[in-house]
Amino acid sequence: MITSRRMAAVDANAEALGVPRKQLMESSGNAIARVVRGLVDPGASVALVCGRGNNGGDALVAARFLQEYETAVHLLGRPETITTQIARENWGALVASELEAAVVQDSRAFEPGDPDLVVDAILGTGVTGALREPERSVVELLGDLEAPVLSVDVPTGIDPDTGDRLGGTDGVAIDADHVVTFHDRKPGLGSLDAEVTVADIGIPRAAELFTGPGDLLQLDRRPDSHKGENGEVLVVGGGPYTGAPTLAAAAALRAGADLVRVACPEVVAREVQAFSPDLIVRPFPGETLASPHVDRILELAAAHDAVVFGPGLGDTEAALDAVREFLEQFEGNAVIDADALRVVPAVDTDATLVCTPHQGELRAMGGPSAEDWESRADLAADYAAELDHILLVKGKYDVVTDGESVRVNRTGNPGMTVGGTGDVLAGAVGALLAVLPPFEAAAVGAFANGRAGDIAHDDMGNGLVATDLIDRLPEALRTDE
Ligand SMILES: NC(=O)C1=CN([C@@H]2O[C@H](COP(=O)(O)OP(=O)(O)OC[C@H]3O[C@@H](n4cnc5c(N)ncnc54)[C@H](O)[C@@H]3O)[C@@H](O)[C@H]2O)[C@H](O)CC1
Ligand SMILES: [K+]
Repeated sequence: MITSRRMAAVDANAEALGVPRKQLMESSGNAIARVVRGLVDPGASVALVCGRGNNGGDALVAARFLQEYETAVHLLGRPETITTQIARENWGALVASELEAAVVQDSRAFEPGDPDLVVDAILGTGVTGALREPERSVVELLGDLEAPVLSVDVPTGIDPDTGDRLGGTDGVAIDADHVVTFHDRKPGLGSLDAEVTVADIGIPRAAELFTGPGDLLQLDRRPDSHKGENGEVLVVGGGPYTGAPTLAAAAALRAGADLVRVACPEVVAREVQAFSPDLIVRPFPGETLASPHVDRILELAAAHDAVVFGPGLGDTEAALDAVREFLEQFEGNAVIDADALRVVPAVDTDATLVCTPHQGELRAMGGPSAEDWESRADLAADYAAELDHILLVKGKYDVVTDGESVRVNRTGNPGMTVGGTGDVLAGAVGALLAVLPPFEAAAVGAFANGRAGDIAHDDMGNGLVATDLIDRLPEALRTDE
């Protein structure tokens, strides 16, 4: 099962792997034609009703594969208003090939005749809200025809993710007899009374398994968002080390958080503040985190969208006891890194945790290890299920798993073995955890951190340092390439 949002991400990842969308559209069109051939015999009349997006584009391709039929393409709108380049090119190919194609600017001009089969390629996963005109009226007119309907990807008028009729009780939708859906079943198809064919369109498994630029698409911000809405992050750490919490906090800011506060011992707080005026410090007395501070930390944590717990905390008994007490009472979202990790397996918590161990830290938690990444991914998934938390196991191939799904990240390079890159990752994941579901936050964080490292490596080679990554996080997170 795949949501529209994830489908768009996988699509973009396939493109980045060298399988362009136009090629996928060709496969989609071919798949539609295959299903048509199973439904009606050559010579039958097939009305292909096409919207102006890629759903319509799929059927424009199908027309080329169905030349042994009496096809008639009906484009809903002027050709100049086709929304994508690839669909427009396929329209051009139809016209140049002199295949029958009509432009329907107004539903009154829609003359489907009496076809043996209707192909509904009006709207697919790109639909938003109730149907507008002329789509709405055309859908109503199609409801009056006798012919069976084959919907492309999803019946027009149905929410692909929920199966609900768009526009509520006033909404209109195609009552499909058959659906040919691409790559994987859409959740909204489950509740329909239609025969569903899932067509493989050649999207490599890697486009789904490996993180890619498509994973960043979910970060697109609402243009009207205001301060605080894009995440407030609390970093809890420091003690024996001051650099670690500073790096994590600075990374969280560069990964898009609106406000980042650092709760750390007083002595550390001065240095954190000296490093950057962008950071807000919330010092606690003493030289290390300890039980008496836990109430205050809980209170602070409750006022943030995500917490990054662990950078530079050290492994004193006092600090680890405090981590345990915090987790027993905390119910929010947290990234757990470094020494704090070892507390996780034995603690009973209602919090949602993203744990970011490298393989050594994973073993120290009592977790599994394996040589090759594929076995490591399987074992990590089992262990995440046992912990009931999300794991991001760092390595050449980072493994992200919530116990059920697995995503693997391949960005990054050997220059990143330098100290502090783990703190940058924890901070970046913290910022993303404030705005994304935890599994996605871990996957996107791993991708962006490695990509920032790759950009830094282009400039610095193996001389790159952790702060170089922080500077490059914004570029690594950009979607507008
Ligand atoms: N990887 C794949 O699965 C592939 C799928 N393909 C097909 O592409 C569509 C999705 O295409 P997209 O262009 O993103 O969107 P649509 O065609 O569904 O619609 C966009 C189009 O419709 C307009 N619009 C949106 N909402 C409404 C509305 N409520 N009323 C009227 N008009 C609306 C919008 O303005 C756009 O113009 C997917 O389903 C597959 O069929 C690709 O072929 C490649 C790979
Ligand atoms: K459709």
